[in-house]
Amino acid sequence: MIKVQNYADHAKELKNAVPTEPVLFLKPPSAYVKEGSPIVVPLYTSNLHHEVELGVVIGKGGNAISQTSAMEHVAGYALCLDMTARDIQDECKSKGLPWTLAKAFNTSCPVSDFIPKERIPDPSNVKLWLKVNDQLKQSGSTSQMIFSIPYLISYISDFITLEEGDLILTGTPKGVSAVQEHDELQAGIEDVVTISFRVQRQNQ
Ligand SMILES: O=C(O)/C=C/C(=O)CC(=O)C(=O)O
Ligand SMILES: [Mg+2]
Repeated sequence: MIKVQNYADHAKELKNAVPTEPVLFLKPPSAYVKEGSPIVVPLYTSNLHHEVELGVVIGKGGNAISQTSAMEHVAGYALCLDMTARDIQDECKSKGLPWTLAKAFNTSCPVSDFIPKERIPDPSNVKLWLKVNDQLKQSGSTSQMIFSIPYLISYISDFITLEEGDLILTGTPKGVSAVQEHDELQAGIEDVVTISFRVQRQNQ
């Protein structure tokens, strides 16, 4: 699973410069969690943030994929949460260390069921939202993305060979905030899918 930073309003709320190239990082398969299982907050963080994102599921692998052929490599989509231990990420950034513990821990990537490509005819213009305990926190559109989906697929495949089943999370709009134990997270792609997850603290 490959991740990028892709919305100027989110870069601004974290006081980061707007990226001129995608920032890439990885999550392992053990990061996935499906509805019915909780998001488990690692013991080492006290500032776990939600980030709602459109996920792109690769159907046909390849490397050095052109932007013009990129959408032929897409099988469909998923609604995803990029759970981020912001305190750990800030610490890693200040020390010049990778973001693995901030981004790639168990259950750091809640996902919806697979959404076939035909259900989202224009992925460059879909509305994403996220609520915590019924309070709206994030509301944005993929039309705000800095880098388009074809650009991301082409860019990533120049460095990392994409394989069938890979999931590319395409970045989050503004509104990220901390979650607490027992919170109920609900998120959606307008008119397509909703997901909900409960937050649980890791046992000592
Ligand atoms: O650079 C930072 O402080 C934070 C970057 C991110 O967490 C990137 C994302 O995951 C995103 O923009 O969705
Ligand atoms: Mg993210």
